[in-house]
Amino acid sequence: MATFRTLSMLKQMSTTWCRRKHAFVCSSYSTRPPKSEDKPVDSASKDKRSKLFVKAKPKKVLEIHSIIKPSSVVSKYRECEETGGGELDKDAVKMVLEEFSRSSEIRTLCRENDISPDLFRTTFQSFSTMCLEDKLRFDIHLLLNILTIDKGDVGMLFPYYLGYSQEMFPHLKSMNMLKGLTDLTSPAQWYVETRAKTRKIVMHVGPTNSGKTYHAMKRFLKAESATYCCPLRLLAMEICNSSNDQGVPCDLKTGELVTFADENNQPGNHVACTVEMTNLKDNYDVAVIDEIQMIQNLDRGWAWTQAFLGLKADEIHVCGEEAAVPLIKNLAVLTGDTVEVNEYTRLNPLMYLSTALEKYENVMPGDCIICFSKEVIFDVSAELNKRGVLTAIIYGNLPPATKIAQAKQFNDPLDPCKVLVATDAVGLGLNLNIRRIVFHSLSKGNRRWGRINSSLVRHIAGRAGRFGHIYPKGYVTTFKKSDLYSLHELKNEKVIPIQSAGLQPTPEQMELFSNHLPDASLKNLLIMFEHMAKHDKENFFMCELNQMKKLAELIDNIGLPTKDKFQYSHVPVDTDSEVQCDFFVQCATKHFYEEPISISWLTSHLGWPLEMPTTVADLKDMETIFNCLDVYLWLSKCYPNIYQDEERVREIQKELEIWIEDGLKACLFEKLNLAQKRKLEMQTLKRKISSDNPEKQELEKPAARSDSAKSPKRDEKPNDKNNDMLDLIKFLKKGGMSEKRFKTLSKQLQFDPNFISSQPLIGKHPMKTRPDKMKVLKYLEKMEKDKYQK
Ligand SMILES: Nc1ncnc2c1ncn2[C@@H]1O[C@H](COP(=O)(O)OP(=O)(O)OP(=O)(O)O)[C@@H](O)[C@H]1O
Repeated sequence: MATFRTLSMLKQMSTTWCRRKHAFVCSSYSTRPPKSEDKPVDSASKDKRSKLFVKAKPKKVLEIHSIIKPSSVVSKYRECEETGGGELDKDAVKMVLEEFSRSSEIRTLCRENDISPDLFRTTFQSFSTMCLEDKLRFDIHLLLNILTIDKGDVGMLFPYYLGYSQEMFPHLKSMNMLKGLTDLTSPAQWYVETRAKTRKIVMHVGPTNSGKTYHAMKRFLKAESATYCCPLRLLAMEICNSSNDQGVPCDLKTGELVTFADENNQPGNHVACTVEMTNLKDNYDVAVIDEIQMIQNLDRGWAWTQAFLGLKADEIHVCGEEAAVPLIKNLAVLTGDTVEVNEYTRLNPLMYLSTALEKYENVMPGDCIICFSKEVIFDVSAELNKRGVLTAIIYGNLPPATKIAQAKQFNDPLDPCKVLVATDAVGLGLNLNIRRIVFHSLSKGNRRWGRINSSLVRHIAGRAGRFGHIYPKGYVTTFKKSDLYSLHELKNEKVIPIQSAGLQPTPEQMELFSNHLPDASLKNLLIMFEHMAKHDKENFFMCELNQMKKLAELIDNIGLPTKDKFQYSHVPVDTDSEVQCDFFVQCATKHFYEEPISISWLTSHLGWPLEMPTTVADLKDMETIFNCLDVYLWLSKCYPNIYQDEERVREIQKELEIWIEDGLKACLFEKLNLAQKRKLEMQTLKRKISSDNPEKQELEKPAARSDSAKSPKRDEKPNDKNNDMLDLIKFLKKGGMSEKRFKTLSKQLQFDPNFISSQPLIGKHPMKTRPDKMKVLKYLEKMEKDKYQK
């Protein structure tokens, strides 16, 4: 069985790092958010994709002073040894102070000076203690003396109290400046050059699979210069490839990857990007903003708002749900643009069935079973595989290339894999040959997320019967009979118009804000900004900065400038993963020491070369490593001097993709008996070899035979006609296999326990020792013959 030591190595790496003589940081464990065990178990809820459908909720009010440590100011009021005015009557002073605290005039003055009742309680308590001290500064002593004897206006004490409070909480001094900086009431005016244009907004709205993007893309392809902005890198890649295929050279820009259509790596006139990467500097003839309903997304909505308000394009094509029309019209009033709305209807019919699937035996080719956790996906797949049904698998955390490979396998009419098991990650972005969507459940399995919302149901359901694909009609149902009613209820739920668009401070605003509060940590700066920000509540809401705050907390002890920390707080790290958080902290620490992060450092810490994962837990670990490499690539775009080995990291990521893809199969194999494993192994191998090899024809015949779902019978004797393995070995011995495929075969061999137990025959582990090809084949042949002769 393959061992998987990488995760523990990565965990060790952070501890070792902490112990280094000069390294500080790694307070990550103490400051980290609750560990994943404390949170709902459902891994799909952690899945980035599921967050795509989260809407804004009202926020709690928070006092700034509760997150800023008060400075010590007492000594400044005790500098004079001699009071010069004799002893103060302490009881009389107490009475003066009480009168002060009860005065409505003082309350008004406090409000005017941004001192809330809560802050007043904190500061006044400290001020009173100071006033009752023996050695008071002369001027305060004198005033208190007058107030206690002459019973003058207690308001005269206010300047002293205010000065004291401002010493205690210095942000009170620059409140006006801070208020100006957090004024987000007119975001449309942030883009001065864009506002100089009158843009034509063309909305393409309708249900899924109604041709919205298709129509917008027609303009993109015809334009002299154009940009396409969308939520997922897979979508951006698809548009980029499709544009290049249609003869319009198109670049690609995502957080981790920038590619140019031009062979000299010069930027071209067309670019497909993830929405956060939208280029607001250059002018375009046409811009397409896809999935506009995500403007209301709690975490990422700001990126759609920024793209919509800031893009310098003559025409902006906005695609998405009809629910976004009123908001976009309102925003267009603020920007002074014209709006045209094109409505579309679904191109292929979609039918919500009145019967549930109920049994795995009722699964049919073209079915896509939607599950809301990775664990359930593997269980469902294993159940289907046991019944001889091959499955493709897609979930959010898989590398894009693996998702594409799985989608391709499922879409290929010649491939025996006809059923897809996936999370809601398929709700956006992939074109799939789905005939029927089957919801395995309608809840995300925990109280926090509860039942999924109607928008998500519609998006997922809409993937069935996609126009231009093989099934002209789509169907939707549930696995459990008890969920059917809820499905129909969700389908019939009225679409609520989108109320407001997300906002987030720009890096420039945050930098200026931090200049006024040089001692505040980034996390506190973010909290303060969020708290102080004022916006037009009719049309906008403040996005949650939770992810940024979590990352800021991890690196707040590192001495990087706030500007860099702010950049780091945008890195796509899964904060539920300890390994990713630790990797992130170490990267930031090395950056602080200006130590380049090389491939050799990375690989030694990642335990390279890795072994192929064979269990779901191993697979998860490998996905985590893949995500760590994504973090590296993301940072390499901002700090190429520190993250110098971008190309090499890309190469090892490609290797990981292959292993993750193979590991997916291995995880399913784990749950099968030997005969079932062999059957599946053969089908996979043949498909891989035939897709690669010029002698494809020769292999297609046995491949066709092996499609049968039946397992080989024990008493079947081997002969060239019915033993697939012998057929294959013969072919391979003739030299019909590339080195790459031989490597794959070696990896596949791990599934045969007999093979592993006889390792001495061919050397050590097949993955590591690159065994002699003929030896392996001879060994395999012998094994096959022995097996059947028994
Ligand atoms: N007029 C058309 N001619 C040919 N193909 C079309 C046409 N309209 C749409 N299609 C194809 O139908 C499929 C669905 O179209 P498209 O992706 O534009 O729909 P959509 O409404 O944007 O869907 P979603 O909301 O799910 O992204 C695509 O494969 C697209 O190429």
